[in-house]
Amino acid sequence: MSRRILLINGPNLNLLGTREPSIYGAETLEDVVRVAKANGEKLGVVVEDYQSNHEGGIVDRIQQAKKDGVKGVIINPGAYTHTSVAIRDALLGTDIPFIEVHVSNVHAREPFRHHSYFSDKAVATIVGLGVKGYEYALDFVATSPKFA
Ligand SMILES: O=C1C[C@@](O)(C(=O)O)C[C@@H](O)[C@@H]1O
Repeated sequence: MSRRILLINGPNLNLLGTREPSIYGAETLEDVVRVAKANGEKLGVVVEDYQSNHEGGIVDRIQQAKKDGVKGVIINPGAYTHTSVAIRDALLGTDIPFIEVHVSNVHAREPFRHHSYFSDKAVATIVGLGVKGYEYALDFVATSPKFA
């Protein structure tokens, strides 16, 4: 059976493409998801996607992923990166390994973006590579035994 992978994007990432393009680029979230699903097919995995502007929705979706047998999560928690114990606890509580992705280089930005509630528990973090970061993450999650 194909490995199931869940791509999660947090608040305001639905605005990719129009939101501060000098920081986040011109690609839309629809572009990101389309590429992820197409690459998933090539890699022989099933990519599911979820975007929400609501913390509880993301917690619920992670809990559902556990029930569904999802093997890995690629998550850009958006601003919840810097605030959310609840989403961190959902990932730890379900024990689904995950990669944290940020489109921008958060470490080169405001100090409040330097701390993440996820990085110390992530298998890896990818920052500052634009939306390509999602592709690199998928490539790894689809092929690494850490996510089998
Ligand atoms: O919403 C976002 C996007 C972001 O996660 C990124 O992808 O670079 C960085 C966060 O600090 C910010 O709140």
